[in-house]
Amino acid sequence: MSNHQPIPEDDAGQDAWLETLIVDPANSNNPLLPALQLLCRRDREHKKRLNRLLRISDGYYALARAETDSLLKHSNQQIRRLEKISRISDRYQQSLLEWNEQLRRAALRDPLTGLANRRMMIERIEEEQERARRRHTDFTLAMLDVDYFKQINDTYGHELGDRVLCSIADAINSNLRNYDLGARWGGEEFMILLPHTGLTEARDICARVQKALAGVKLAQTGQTLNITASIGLTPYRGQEEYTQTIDRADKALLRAKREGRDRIEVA
Ligand SMILES: Nc1nc2c(ncn2[C@@H]2O[C@H](COP(=O)(O)OP(=O)(O)OP(=O)(O)O)[C@@H](O)[C@H]2O)c(=O)[nH]1
Repeated sequence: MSNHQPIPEDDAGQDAWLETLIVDPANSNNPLLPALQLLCRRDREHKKRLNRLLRISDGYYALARAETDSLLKHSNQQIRRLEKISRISDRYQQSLLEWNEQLRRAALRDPLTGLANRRMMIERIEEEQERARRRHTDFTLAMLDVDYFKQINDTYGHELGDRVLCSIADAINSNLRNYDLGARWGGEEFMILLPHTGLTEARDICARVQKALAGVKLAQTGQTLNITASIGLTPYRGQEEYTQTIDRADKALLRAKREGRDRIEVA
């Protein structure tokens, strides 16, 4: 074959060069011409097949990429949604805890005076009884009833009577030690639990409370009401049931009333 040009380096140039060789009349009788034509045809078909494969593989790649992107987007959305749900659930649980705590406190407090109520007092007495039985500690109960409270209601009205009851509760509470407990037992009757306390000390504490009550004033006018209270005092004894201790305190209180009020009776 005759073509004295240098062979081009790029694909397109080489194709054009081969085409020139094939169509060149000078090569028409060259015995290698059909072989060259055959090789060129095969080469074109191979290139076509290769291009098609490349296009298909590009398509797959783009599809896989799109799917990965969409999965990633979806999973990010899910994560954000879960984070939001978990934040809401944390807040909800916190509210539930707070509501529970408020309910628990409300169930154990007297709504008028804010003092412990009878239920809370009984729970604490039961605990003290347990301690007394296991560790041989002592505790004392005082039952306190305001004297002639009906007169306060009759004189100032029930609403002011309520406020006086609150002041009485404050006076009791502020004269107890941290580990004592004062509770509204009902009406104008209060119970005081004095853990680790013998009779002499308990009597002193009760006398202090009586003194504080004498100073309770009517909030509106500042007038001192000279409130007095009768108190029944009794220690927990040995292995007895706490209800027996309460009964004894109650009986001592009745005696204090009978004996003229404004006094402490010990059983
Ligand atoms: N304002 C008010 N009064 C109450 C409350 N609970 C009980 N009382 C009143 O307390 C008074 C108790 O009267 P009594 O049982 O006769 O006793 P008292 O007048 O205190 O006389 P003695 O206990 O015998 O010294 C009644 O008038 C009740 O209405 C309350 O929650 N608020």
